[in-house]
Amino acid sequence: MRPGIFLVGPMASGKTIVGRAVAALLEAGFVDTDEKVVQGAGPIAGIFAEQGEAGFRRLESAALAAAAEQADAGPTVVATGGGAVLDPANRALLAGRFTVYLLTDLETVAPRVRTATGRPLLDAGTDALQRWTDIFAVREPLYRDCAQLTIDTRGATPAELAQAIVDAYRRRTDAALTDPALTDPARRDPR
Ligand SMILES: Nc1ncnc2c1ncn2[C@@H]1O[C@H](COP(=O)(O)OP(=O)(O)OP(=O)(O)O)[C@@H](O)[C@H]1O
Ligand SMILES: O=C(O)C1=C[C@@H](O)[C@@H](O)[C@H](O)C1
Ligand SMILES: [Mg+2]
Repeated sequence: MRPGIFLVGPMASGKTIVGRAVAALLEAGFVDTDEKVVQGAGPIAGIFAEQGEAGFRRLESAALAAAAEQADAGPTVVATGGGAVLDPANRALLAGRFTVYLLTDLETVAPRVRTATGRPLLDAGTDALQRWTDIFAVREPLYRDCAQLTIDTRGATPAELAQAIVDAYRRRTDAALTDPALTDPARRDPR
């Protein structure tokens, strides 16, 4: 069985929109961990306000674990939240699966995050762009650490990115059929 596809990357890099497009191309299921958390516990801003970021992270980790179970059982594309990689257990889960890092930069995401977006880490205070930059600097190595593939999203449409991910995924899974060792995380592509 083909393994699931997991998308990681900073806020507004396109994990949700690209993930949906990948799932449509593959006719696979789609899970967005943020959406699952919201379904269970209400809007993210409210969770942060009532339970703090730590409370949100616990719910996010549970949603990711459930998504991984679903992905291990059948074709599934999983869009994570931008901070899912902060938890070492989440990183271990992702590193053992087909995880794609959606690389982007401030110039690309600025129009998407300049105004309030429902992301509490950006919406608090005035300078969302500076906060995005500071958070990205901390997390960038973590995204790289758990991804098997990095896709540069800059200047590409969600449809183009989805096709690139599907092409890479098919190459990887076809190769794994003849060399199962390729699915071993210890033999991931150098980045
Ligand atoms: N490649 C792209 N080209 C144009 N618009 C894009 C692209 N990727 C994302 N967007 C737009 O940017 C916004 C944020 O995208 P999206 O919600 O998919 O990001 P995300 O990575 O899931 O963010 P979060 O970490 O908050 O969940 C959406 O309005 C989306 O349509
Ligand atoms: O990058 C982050 O820490 C976050 C990103 C969003 O996807 C949500 O998970 C939430 O707003 C936190
Ligand atoms: Mg999202």
